[in-house]
Amino acid sequence: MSSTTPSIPLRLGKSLVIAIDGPSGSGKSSVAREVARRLGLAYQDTGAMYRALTLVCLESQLDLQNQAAVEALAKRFFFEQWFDPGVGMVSAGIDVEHALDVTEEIRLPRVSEAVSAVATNLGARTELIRRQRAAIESVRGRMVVEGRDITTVVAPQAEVRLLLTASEEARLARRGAQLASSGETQSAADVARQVLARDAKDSTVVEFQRAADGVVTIDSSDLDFEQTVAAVIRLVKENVGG
Ligand SMILES: Nc1ncnc2c1ncn2[C@@H]1O[C@H](COP(=O)(O)OP(=O)(O)O)[C@@H](O)[C@H]1O
Ligand SMILES: Nc1ccn([C@H]2C[C@H](O)[C@@H](COP(=O)(O)OP(=O)(O)O)O2)c(=O)n1
Repeated sequence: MSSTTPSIPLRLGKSLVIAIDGPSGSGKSSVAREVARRLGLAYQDTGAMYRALTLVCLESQLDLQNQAAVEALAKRFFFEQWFDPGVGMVSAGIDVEHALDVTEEIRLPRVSEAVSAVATNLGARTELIRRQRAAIESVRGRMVVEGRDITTVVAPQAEVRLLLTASEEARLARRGAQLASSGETQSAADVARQVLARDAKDSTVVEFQRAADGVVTIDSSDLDFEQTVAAVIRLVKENVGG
């Protein structure tokens, strides 16, 4: 079987939302993308939306502590994400005329440093959650969606709900290796400080360290990437058959 062939027969047309939450570096984005690719589903990275809004705020020199201004920008900024898991492109701007490809820029440390200020803005969250739900509807619920509040807030009715965790040590090692391979020169201490501070701040508005009722936990600390993808696909099969 080629790696692009869906590994389970999916009932075409039937909703299959796979909701994945977890802390930074647990493997959400990469695992969710690969699961979507193998199952022939769309993929939504909700963190990219928080990151893109943060980038647009920074580019507009908007004070991130100005809650009302950030919320207002959340309502009108342009954001587009390619749901094909093989593409992973994100475009954003203050409006459609100023939209640019921001796929790489939203991963820069200056955005990672600032994003929690946007993620803890409850007015902005309400608007981004609305857009995320609309995105799920736009593909008739055939999507893998990952973030921090997908299993609990964005799509609590998802057919498959999972919390992907990993030890702090594993998460920091993965994030460090990922940044190094993309040419970033942040020290291990800086990476650790940034990731842990961000998770602590984000935890004040969303619970993503403990699984809610009905949410299955997969701990990937001792699993490699392939084993983690296989564990998620097994869970999907158990939940929806195939
Ligand atoms: N189970 C795993 N074992 C080893 N490395 C992994 C695993 N899952 C993900 N990774 C790698 O760890 C890094 C961080 O993963 P990512 O998907 O960006 O995490 P998150 O979206 O939760 O922050 C990536 O380079 C990814 O390829
Ligand atoms: N559904 C979501 C998704 C992300 N966030 C916040 C939490 C993070 O600090 C930022 C960026 O998320 P992202 O998933 O890109 O972060 P990591 O790749 O896990 O480091 O957005 C959120 O509050 N709710």
